[in-house]
Amino acid sequence: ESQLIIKERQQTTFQVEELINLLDGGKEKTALRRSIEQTILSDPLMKTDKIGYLTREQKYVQSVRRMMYFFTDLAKRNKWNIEDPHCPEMLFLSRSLSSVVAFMIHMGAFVPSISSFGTLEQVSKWQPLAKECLIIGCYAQTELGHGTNLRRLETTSTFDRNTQEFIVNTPNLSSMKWWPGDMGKSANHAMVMAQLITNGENHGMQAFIVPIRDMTTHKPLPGVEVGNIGSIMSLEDTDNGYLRLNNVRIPKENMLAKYANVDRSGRFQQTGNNRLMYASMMNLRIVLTREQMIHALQKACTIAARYSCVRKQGSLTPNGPEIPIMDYVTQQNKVIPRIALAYALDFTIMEVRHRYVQFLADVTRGDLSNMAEMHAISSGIKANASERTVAGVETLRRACGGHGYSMASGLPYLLLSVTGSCTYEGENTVLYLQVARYLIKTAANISMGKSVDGSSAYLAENTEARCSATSQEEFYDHSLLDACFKHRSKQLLQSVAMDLQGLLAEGKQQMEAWNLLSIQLVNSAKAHIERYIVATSASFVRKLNCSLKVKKLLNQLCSLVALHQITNFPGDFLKDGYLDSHQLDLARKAEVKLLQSLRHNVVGLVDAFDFRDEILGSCIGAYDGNAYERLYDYAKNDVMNKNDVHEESYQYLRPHLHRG
Ligand SMILES: CC(C)(COP(=O)(O)OP(=O)(O)OC[C@H]1O[C@@H](n2cnc3c(N)ncnc32)[C@H](O)[C@@H]1OP(=O)(O)O)[C@@H](O)C(=O)NCCC(=O)NCCSC(=O)CCCC(=O)O
Ligand SMILES: Cc1cc2nc3c(=O)[nH]c(=O)nc-3n(C[C@H](O)[C@H](O)[C@H](O)COP(=O)(O)OP(=O)(O)OC[C@H]3O[C@@H](n4cnc5c(N)ncnc54)[C@H](O)[C@@H]3O)c2cc1C
Repeated sequence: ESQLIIKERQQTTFQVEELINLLDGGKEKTALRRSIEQTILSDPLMKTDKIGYLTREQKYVQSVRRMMYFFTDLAKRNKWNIEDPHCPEMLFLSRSLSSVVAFMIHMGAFVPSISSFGTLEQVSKWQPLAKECLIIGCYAQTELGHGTNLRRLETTSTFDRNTQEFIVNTPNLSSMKWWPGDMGKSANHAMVMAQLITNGENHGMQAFIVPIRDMTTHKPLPGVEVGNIGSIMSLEDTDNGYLRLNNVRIPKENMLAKYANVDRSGRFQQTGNNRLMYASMMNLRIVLTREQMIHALQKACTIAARYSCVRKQGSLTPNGPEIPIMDYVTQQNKVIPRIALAYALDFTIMEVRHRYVQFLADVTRGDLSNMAEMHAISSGIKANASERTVAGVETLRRACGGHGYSMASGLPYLLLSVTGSCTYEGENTVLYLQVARYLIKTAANISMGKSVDGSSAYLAENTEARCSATSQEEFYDHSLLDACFKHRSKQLLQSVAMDLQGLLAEGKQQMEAWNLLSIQLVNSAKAHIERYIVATSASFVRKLNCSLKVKKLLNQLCSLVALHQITNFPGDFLKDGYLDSHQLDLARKAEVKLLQSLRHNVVGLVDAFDFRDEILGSCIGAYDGNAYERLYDYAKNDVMNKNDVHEESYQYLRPHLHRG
């Protein structure tokens, strides 16, 4: 173990294990997680080859082999409850698997959407088959021509009264399903989202289970053309596919009919709120925020923080001893705010998940009153967490200098895989505009004197016109920081709501006016969600039952998240004079002081994320800090070095060389 990292750990002022337990949700949960990780990582059939050494095809094959074994054997033998996406086992699983893997869409989207859209009878028919992996499914919503605008999906499902079947068809090139994970080569069933047509009338998007491959030969069924879409930026463990359906007939029972059905005569009946067809996406947005975004940020923080403590370069005195790069304040400013953000997002998503589980219970009772707010929060958190994670991982990668550019650091892999999260499960701008839609409606309600509650209640509160801070210390106070974020959000919303009214009064159409103001609308949505993160993470910490030391530390992290945002994007806080330039200077000084006070706990804070070395997959971020030994080992084992003289040199170099 590197002496430098030992020294860092000696400086830690709190019990790392306490924080680990807190992040897992209790001591028993930590034990459960570690035992899952141990079982998975010690099983030879779950082993993966080193990232960077496999071809695209090898990655897919390895992933299918591992995950089929995992679902049909390992998880069962260990009696892990992997049925519910919010159960502890499922929450810990993605960490242990360490990359996005095959059958995540099968388990994470196909299986849950059966219960989201299916009647009890349909759920009892399809879910056991899918959970046991007796059938493999995908979630086929996006088409070549449309991903965002679901109203304009072109795949049709037309009811044939004579045969009591649906005819599912992708009538043209742009209607082909395009992108769904697990679809290209693995899935034998697809959850196809299509326009329902009965008796010549279009009733909008509904879900249909369409068998696409023969259950014995695995060959595409008649009328089905299916394949892989080709190389993508990363995430090559899965087979994102295309699917063309040429008037494929499926039984009437394959339309999932929880909220709408078609009777034998073809009469359409809506039995539930049609927004619920969209609502299933909330679940995946919340699950992915934690599993793909926050975990990626935590891993990148772990790598960059440990490496920054063992990498020495330069000195703070002329000819003095070299210092770890973590002692530079600019380095602290790259690493520590990202650690703080990783904590704040984790606390926030725990709260969001808790609210979502309550929301589901409400829905079961027929109460949809929280749907609009839940949709705004889940969309906004997904957009904000993915955007800040991608930016954060890239900052951390650059913070590791040259070695951050090597695949050996693990950082390029994290960056490439997480960048997709800004697009899938709802493109971020589009999601922010959904948040803005909710905010504009809220502003209208407030102006009509209606009461608003939940995450937007503050929009109806009176706030001070100016921030009261006169000292640096006040900028650590959560309620003062929250007031800054509330004010910014309120002010941005009021301003865009007024501009919208102005354009409408001038005679502009609603959609045109909306488009003209959409940059402001996105900014307003961001401000609302960033305030939600600042407020939710601070209140989460306030309620925690933990040691004073840990509470103090977490409070500091929450302050840092807010301060870093103010000092880096001060415009909207200064715009109407809420903060003045003197206060901004105080905030900047407060931030530097906070960075320095958190400096000696940096390694402790990332150790508390508790990622085992096998899961981190980084030569420079391993627990023992032996970065250079590992980098050398990585280079020695590179495939290009298997022979001292590369074959190509005989062919292309030697004929030209001067041979003395
Ligand atoms: C953008 C919209 C919302 C547009 O639809 P629209 O009907 O034109 O929109 P609108 O008129 O503005 O609003 C309609 C209304 O529907 C509501 N709504 C919209 N979405 C939801 C929701 N999720 N839950 C609950 N309610 C929702 C909105 O709030 C609107 O309500 P309102 O009219 O205001 O009362 C929607 O179609 C959409 O969500 N598009 C994004 C598509 C998407 O997320 N696809 C994901 C595919 S699966 C995937 O990517 C998996 C990857 C995973 C992996 O690889 O790991
Ligand atoms: C790795 C990966 C996995 C995926 N897995 C699946 C899957 O399993 N199943 C599935 O069905 N799909 C899947 N998708 C598809 C994904 O959900 C869509 O790509 C995503 O929803 C974005 O839609 P789009 O591609 O139509 O983007 P577009 O909507 O075409 O976005 C392009 C640009 O247009 C802008 N734009 C579009 N509409 C508006 C608007 N109304 N207002 C303002 N700007 C707008 C966007 O902001 C963006 O800048 C996956 C995609 C990826 C990358």
